[in-house]
Amino acid sequence: MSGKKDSFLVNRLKSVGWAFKGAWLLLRTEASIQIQFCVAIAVTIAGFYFDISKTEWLFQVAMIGLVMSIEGVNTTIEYIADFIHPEFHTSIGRIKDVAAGAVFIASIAAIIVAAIIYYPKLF
Ligand SMILES: Nc1ncnc2c1ncn2[C@@H]1O[C@H](COP(=O)(O)OP(=O)(O)OP(=O)(O)O)[C@@H](O)[C@H]1O
Repeated sequence: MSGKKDSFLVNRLKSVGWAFKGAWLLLRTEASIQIQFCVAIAVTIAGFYFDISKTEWLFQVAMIGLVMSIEGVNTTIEYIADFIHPEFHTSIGRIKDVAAGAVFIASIAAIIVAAIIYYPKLF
C-alpha cells in the first residue's frame, strides 16, 4: 500500500518498482521463464547475426513479450490456485491446464514467426 500523501508521480514510480520486483522474482524462480529468457537472448543474437529487417524485429520483440508476459500470468494463476486450494481438485487442474494452454498457443505462434523469419535465411 502506498501513502495517501505521495504524489501521483511517486505512486506511479513505486508501482513500476513493484512490477520490476515481480518480473525479477519470476526470472529468479520460474524455470519456464528462465528457458524463455534464454531463447529470447538467442533469437536476439540471431537477429543481429542475420541482420533481420525492422518489420522482422517488430514481430520478434512482440512475440518474445507475448510469450513471457503470458507465462507470467500463467505463473500468477498457479500461485492463486495453490493459495486458494492447495489440495487436489479437478477444477484447479482445469484452471491450471487452461492457463498453460494459453502459453502453449502463444509459443506456437512464436515458433511460426521464428520459422517465417529464419527459415529463408538458413535454407
Ligand atoms: N491442485 C491440483 N488439483 C488438480 N490438478 C492439479 C493440481 N495441481 C496441479 N495439477 C495438475 O498438474 C499440472 C501441473 O501443475 P503445476 O502446478 O505443477 O504446474 P507446472 O505446469 O508444472 O508449472 P511450473 O513448471 O511452473 O511449476 C496442472 O496443469 C494440472 O493438470
